[in-house]
Amino acid sequence: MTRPCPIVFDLDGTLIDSAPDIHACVNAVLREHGLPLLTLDRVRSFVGGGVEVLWTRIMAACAIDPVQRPALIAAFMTRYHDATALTRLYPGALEALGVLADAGHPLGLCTNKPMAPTRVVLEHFGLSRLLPVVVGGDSLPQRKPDPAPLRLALAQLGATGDRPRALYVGDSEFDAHCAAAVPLPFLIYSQGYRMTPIADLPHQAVFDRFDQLPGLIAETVVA
Ligand SMILES: O=C(O)COP(=O)(O)O
Ligand SMILES: [Mg+2]
Repeated sequence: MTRPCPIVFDLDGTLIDSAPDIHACVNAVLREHGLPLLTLDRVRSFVGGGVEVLWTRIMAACAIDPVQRPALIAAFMTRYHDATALTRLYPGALEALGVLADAGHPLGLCTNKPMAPTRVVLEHFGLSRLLPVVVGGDSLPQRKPDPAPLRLALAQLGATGDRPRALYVGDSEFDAHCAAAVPLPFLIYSQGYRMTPIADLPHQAVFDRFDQLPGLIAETVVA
């Protein structure tokens, strides 16, 4: 029996494939403003740092006048707030969280997605009851890769100190560097939105499917 260990998850590109909804919201706003549209692959490559980073990357890619930024972000947030129609849970993610919760691991979420759309999507996919601690992209002034939001989630799960005994599970550069800054062992989901080769990111272990995660966590916690 593995000793209970707090486990914090990332959301976009880790538990859910939300890029199609983010892409649809982005293109609806670009279309409304008479701007060129972006492909799904391009928008997916811009996800991970939260809404401000997303729009910084879009504005640079489309050479949009900076004066338009506040209006574009406001229009985006109106749509993004409850965008779940095109989003899917990654296969086995819900089941893996259930197995880990049943094994007694305290579970939490640390995402750069703002709290309002985070709450809506967690509720929509039945994840809220499995994730009692949630820190969003607007919970603090800092966002990942700054370690502050992950430290807040850990504190709410009772994992404190210079080297908290806990794990972080995510998909991106933002997550890997955030975990390293805490510092915390990082488990990387290979099917998410990462742009960098896994070998170039600090990590403890890699998994490709969620049915591998409980076993991997048991090994990592014992090790
Ligand atoms: O919304 C984003 O840009 C990133 O969200 P994540 O931190 O859950 O990957
Ligand atoms: Mg992510």
